[in-house]
Amino acid sequence: MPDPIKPVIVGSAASARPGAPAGERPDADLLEGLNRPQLEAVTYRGPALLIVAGAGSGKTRVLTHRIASLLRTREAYPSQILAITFTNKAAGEMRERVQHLIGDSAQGMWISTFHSACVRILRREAQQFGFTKSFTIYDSGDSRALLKRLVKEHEADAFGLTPAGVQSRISKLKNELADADSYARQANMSDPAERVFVEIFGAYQSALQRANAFDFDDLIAQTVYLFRAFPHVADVYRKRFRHILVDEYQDTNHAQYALIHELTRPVQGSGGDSFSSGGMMIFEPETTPEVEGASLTVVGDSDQSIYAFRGADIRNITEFERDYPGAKVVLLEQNYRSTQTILSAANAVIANNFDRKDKKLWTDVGAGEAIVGFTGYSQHDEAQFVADEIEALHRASVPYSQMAVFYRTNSQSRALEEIFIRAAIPYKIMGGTKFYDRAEIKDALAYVVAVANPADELAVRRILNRPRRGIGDVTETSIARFAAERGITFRDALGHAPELGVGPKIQAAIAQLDAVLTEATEIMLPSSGEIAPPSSVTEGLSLLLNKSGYMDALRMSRDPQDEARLENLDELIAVTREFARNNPEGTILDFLTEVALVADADDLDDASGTVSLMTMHTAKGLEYDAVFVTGVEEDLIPHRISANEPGGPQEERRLFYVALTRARKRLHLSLAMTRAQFGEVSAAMPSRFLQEIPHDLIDWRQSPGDVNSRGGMQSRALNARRPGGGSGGSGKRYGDDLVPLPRREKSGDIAKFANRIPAKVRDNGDLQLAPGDRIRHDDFGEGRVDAVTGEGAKRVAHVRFDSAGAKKLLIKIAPIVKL
Ligand SMILES: Nc1ncnc2c1ncn2[C@@H]1O[C@H](COP(=O)(O)OP(=O)(O)OP(=O)(O)O)[C@@H](O)[C@H]1O
Ligand SMILES: [Mg+2]
Repeated sequence: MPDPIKPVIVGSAASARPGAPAGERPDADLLEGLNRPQLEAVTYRGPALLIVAGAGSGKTRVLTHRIASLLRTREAYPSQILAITFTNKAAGEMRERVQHLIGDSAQGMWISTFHSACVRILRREAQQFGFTKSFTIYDSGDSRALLKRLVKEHEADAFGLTPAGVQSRISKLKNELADADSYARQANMSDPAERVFVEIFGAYQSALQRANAFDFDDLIAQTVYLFRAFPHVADVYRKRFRHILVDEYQDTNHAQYALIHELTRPVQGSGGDSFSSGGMMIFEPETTPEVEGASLTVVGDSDQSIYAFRGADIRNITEFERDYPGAKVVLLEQNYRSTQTILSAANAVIANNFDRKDKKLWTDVGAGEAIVGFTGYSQHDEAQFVADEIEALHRASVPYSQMAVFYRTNSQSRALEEIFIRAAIPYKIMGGTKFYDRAEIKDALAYVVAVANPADELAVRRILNRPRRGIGDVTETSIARFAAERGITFRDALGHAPELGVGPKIQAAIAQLDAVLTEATEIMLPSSGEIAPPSSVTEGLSLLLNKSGYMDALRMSRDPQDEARLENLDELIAVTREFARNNPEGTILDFLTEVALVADADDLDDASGTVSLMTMHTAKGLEYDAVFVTGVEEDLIPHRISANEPGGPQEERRLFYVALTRARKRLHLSLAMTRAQFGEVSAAMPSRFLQEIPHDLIDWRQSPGDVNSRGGMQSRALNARRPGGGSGGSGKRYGDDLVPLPRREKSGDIAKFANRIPAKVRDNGDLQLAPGDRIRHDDFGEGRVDAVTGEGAKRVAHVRFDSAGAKKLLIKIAPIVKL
């Protein structure tokens, strides 16, 4: 540890008098403009501080100012600070803000995500427990590939186990700090499916260890394991980090909670008397620890807990006071982000969650603009509305970078993108098919990993036949067998091409791959022991891609997509150059670490002048002048899958709350009457959450009520088929295939419409119909069922109406009764 450890007297009253005349303090300028509870939170000194507060109340800002204050008053060295944020992007912002507040003396702080902090610890300590510091980080695609093989080898599909299912169970268990053995002890091992699962879990873990690799969940869980198994290692970090601060604490899972707990333990003196008494060893712990536990500050909002599906546990926040007795609790209630209108809407929605402490956010910003509501005929129509509004706002001088569009699922972005491209609106998708998820990028990185960590068999296998070298499954198996017989790695086996018992052409191909990898290794990890300069990553990567024939294969291809792939690889090479610039002492491992930890929200670039499109999950912690929340429909938000899970709808409501509270000045809520997904068009219903917003806060530009008052859904739907053929409106409608919709409120009265959104959406799911049955439809009158097709929610009745002719109706939602 390069930095000296400065003992900090925890709990000292030094400079801790909130409300003291600001002029007395060296950090006075940092306290200006804070409200009273914020000031209290920034200046409190003690072992544990919990700041609970609603969205936009300055939690993140308080953390930043608290760090700056600790540094400015010289209560802490930068190296004694560990701040945990939710994304790398948030970490970067926090670092910048601290630097802005106090200048360059912020160097040496650890401001990072849980995952990055653990990688840094593991890189230093992995050799303590059978890994090397060049370990690979498996992302979820890598884990899935490994599990696919194991599920096949164990013939586990016979027990209904799928790679995805096993993966998510293992992930949950690791988040609970369970391993294969501990799980086996409490599992029902008389159940053969459980036995196979436990076997696969064990085999998966051994494979990771053999490959010198950690999966994402391991990064945390194994660090906790490390600290518990090797207290002297943990003590190094306990002594170092005197101030630990965690943002978005409501979304920590058990493993993360345990990590923090380990880090904040006091360091016991090496003494402590043990003596023998009556044949029993008695251990007498020291009464006073050598070093007090670090001071811990956590901030969070239980109303914004949206990661239960990843094991986040709201109890971590609600039970903080129990776990850290004597903890100071500060509540913030003033919101500085949004207008009163936006806040009132958000407050009203979240009030419907029954298991929460009521807290009311207020602002003195004033009411601001009404929320704008819009109902499109289809998702294209909805997207057109969003695009029109964005253009209007842009003309009114709102920069594109201050606008964001949210949706619940990634697939919803396509319709928006199509219209944005046509309207020439610059936009950027956050998450989705990420750059680093693209096959060519993963191939290129697998080459680098094969050099950096040759024990990583998965990486070597991945590049074996990319580009095509005629190496098939049979050869791959021969290599694996040869490696096993000789007790060498798969990578090393490539150096024995002539002994593998394969044909001369394949021998040559293997030898060539071996030569390329060896040459790149000399550049990136020189055997001379010399430290390779960061530019060696660029050099090595170019060599790998060129000499392996990978680039050539793409250049020769006639597939137009391959051109895009080449561009992506060029971009990756540009990334390595940037890395070299930013990290003068960076190594190939630092590069791979950085790449492996890039999270969804991390490509955000506020300055770039583009509208940001992202899922509601990605939006956490961010803020924009104008926000569009799209697809506010049942089955999307709340999402269909969560509807039947315990606590599901409540978590979805929190997610919706997060989305609403991102908006500073303008909030738009939109939905569509029909939505095409996976090639099928189905009718959509307004989300129940819409009804929870007081009606007078929403200004409906177009509601389903308007739609009907202008001649009914059917005729509008027909008009909407032709772009530009809509009656009235903007004249830019992109209707797609519409199905008959249930009748809604005939009047255009918005409030009335809102009142009529059924609390529980109409659901004829149980209505059994058979050919020959007579039914009555609210609009079409009586008719006879000719046939019923489809299944479940997609069941369609083919009905011949007495006067309205033949129609196809979606049974689940059509306003029909059986006669
Ligand atoms: N005392 C203050 N004076 C002026 N602006 C403030 C003050 N406190 C917070 N803000 C501003 O209010 C906005 C919201 O603050 P911040 O992002 O810290 O809130 P938060 O509680 O972390 O929100 P979230 O729950 O969404 O993460 C920011 O733009 C911040 O700069
Ligand atoms: Mg925040």
